[in-house]
Amino acid sequence: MSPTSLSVVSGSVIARAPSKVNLHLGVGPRRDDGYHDLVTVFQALSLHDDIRVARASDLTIAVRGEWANSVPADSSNLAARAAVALADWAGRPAKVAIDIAKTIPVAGGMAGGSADAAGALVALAQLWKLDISRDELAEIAADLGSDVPFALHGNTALGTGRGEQLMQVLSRGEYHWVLALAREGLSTPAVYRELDRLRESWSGQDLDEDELLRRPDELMQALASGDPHAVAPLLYNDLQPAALSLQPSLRRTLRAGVDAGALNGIVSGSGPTCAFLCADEQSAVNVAAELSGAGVARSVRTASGPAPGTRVLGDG
Ligand SMILES: C[C@@](CO)(OP(=O)(O)O)[C@H](O)COP(=O)(O)OP(=O)(O)OC[C@H]1O[C@@H](n2ccc(N)nc2=O)[C@H](O)[C@@H]1O
Ligand SMILES: Nc1ncnc2c1ncn2[C@@H]1O[C@H](COP(=O)(O)OP(=O)(O)O)[C@@H](O)[C@H]1O
Repeated sequence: MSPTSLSVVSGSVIARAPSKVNLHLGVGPRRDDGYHDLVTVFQALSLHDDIRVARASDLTIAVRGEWANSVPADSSNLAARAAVALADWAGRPAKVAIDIAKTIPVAGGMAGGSADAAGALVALAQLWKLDISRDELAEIAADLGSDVPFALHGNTALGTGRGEQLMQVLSRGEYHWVLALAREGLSTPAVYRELDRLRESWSGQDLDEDELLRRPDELMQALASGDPHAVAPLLYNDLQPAALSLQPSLRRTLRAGVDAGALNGIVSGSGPTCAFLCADEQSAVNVAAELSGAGVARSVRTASGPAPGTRVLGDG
């Protein structure tokens, strides 16, 4: 990664990191280490966080924006953990002030914490002028969380393993989304636990792992065609029943989005954000307006994808 002179002038660097939606999320049985193998197709969305880093005498963290009060402003913040991990890699102290402008919903299934970690990694690599490759950054990212490598990568990718092993997916055109943000978040581990519980109660028999972890070829072909009408019926999420079980009101939200004219709606990752794929930008604006009036969400946003991976915006 080559440093630019921008960061040198002011001593601070800003990185922009995208949110994500899982267009397909197949979840295997629980592994012995507590994780689940996944086959997922991520799409990065234009809804983003901006992460600014500047040299300081200590590691400090500040969070601004609508979601600031729901995020820990201490060493447990994923951006702070990313700073410590990168400083360890570089053999230097993590003396840096991190300032997060947060618009990605917290505990919303849109990988906001992962975005902040990716933002801190990219911004600090630039601030400290580190000679670190994207692959090395991705390795540090994977240790911070399963979704962090995708936040670095962006665009559209097939994720396997815990979700950290990525392969670029060919995607044509722009997809227009409406996001219904819920009033209460959902904890990712709790949603995976609920899926395990539901699966035991459903069948009592062994899960067909090959079927659960089948690559979604039809979806990938639809993405290459660039037609949202082809993509919409193929949206799939194994975690959706678990999220609905923990937050039953999401059923109403999903129905309301489709009734408002979306092509299809899905719980984003572990939820509770509901993501609605629309035919075009105008349709997304119309669906968002109608959904806002339906009173089924804390707030409603439009977003487009695929968005680029985490990147430096310039000096601050
Ligand atoms: C569900 C997904 C779908 O993309 O995203 P979100 O909806 O939370 O954003 C991801 O799997 C979340 O990834 P991330 O939030 O990075 O999870 P991690 O920090 O690695 O793990 C948190 C916890 O989630 C569970 N976990 C996570 C990933 C995975 N493949 N299997 C799991 O069982 C484990 O209980 C783990 O302790
Ligand atoms: N920078 C951060 N932004 C958001 N949440 C964070 C951050 N650092 C730590 N967290 C913690 O991680 C949890 C999951 O956050 P988040 O990534 O927003 O959700 P999800 O895993 O559903 O995508 C939050 O409840 C919060 O306590």
